[in-house]
Amino acid sequence: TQSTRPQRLLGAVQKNATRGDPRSVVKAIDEFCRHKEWAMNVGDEKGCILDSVVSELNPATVLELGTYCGYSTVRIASLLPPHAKLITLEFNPDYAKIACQVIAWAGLEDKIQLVEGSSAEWIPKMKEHFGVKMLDLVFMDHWKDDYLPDTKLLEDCGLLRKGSVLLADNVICPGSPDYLKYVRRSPRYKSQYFRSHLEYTKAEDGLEKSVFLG
Ligand SMILES: Nc1ncnc2c1ncn2[C@@H]1O[C@H](/C=C/CNC(=O)c2cc([N+](=O)[O-])cc(O)c2O)[C@@H](O)[C@H]1O
Ligand SMILES: [Mg+2]
Repeated sequence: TQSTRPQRLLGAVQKNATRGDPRSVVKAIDEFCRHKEWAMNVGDEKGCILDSVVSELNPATVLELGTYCGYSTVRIASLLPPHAKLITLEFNPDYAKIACQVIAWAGLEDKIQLVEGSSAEWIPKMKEHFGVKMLDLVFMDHWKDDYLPDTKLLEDCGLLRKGSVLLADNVICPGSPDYLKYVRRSPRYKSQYFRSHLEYTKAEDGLEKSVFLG
């Protein structure tokens, strides 16, 4: 039977990356996507912006929406301090299976909790089910139409505190215009655009960093 692109991406990790070395996993995926098959990972260029936001924030609790193959999951988790936790939500079981193996290859199982399910279902359960008090960082990279409703859900569930950071991928391409308008107009956020390019291409894209003001 035919393999899927995520399966071939995992194969490239297992062939070219060193077990237990997250940066080599990130590099292997970027090489695969740049030279073999494009895939919707945040990628190396936007990944550097992601790295700087994570390193500066030094978050204890991170939520990622949309794991896909686990590229940004591994990239973020490799920068977290010892007792920090990253919870990542993925509702496609095939992608979740691949991501689980990519995370294992990177040796980051202890820092990452991969949950198979939808953001709508699991954001309301964050506190009771995972003992999460507040989220320091939310990385949004799931369906672009879900960015705004999920942001409002995070607010309503009391998961954001003064200083919590929302970092959204693809605010230009494919784009999330309603989300962008909301965080840029709302007095409750201080928003900043980091211009970059769509992963592995020359098209414009960027990350929007929005600090919740409480
Ligand atoms: N509510 C939800 N809860 C849990 N998991 C969910 C979810 N909504 C979507 N997902 C998962 O998140 C990923 C979706 C990513 C959409 N990105 C994209 O569509 C995308 C497209 C391009 N592009 O077309 O160039 C470039 C990019 O960087 C992109 O992120 C998939 O793995 C999907 O299963
Ligand atoms: Mg993306």
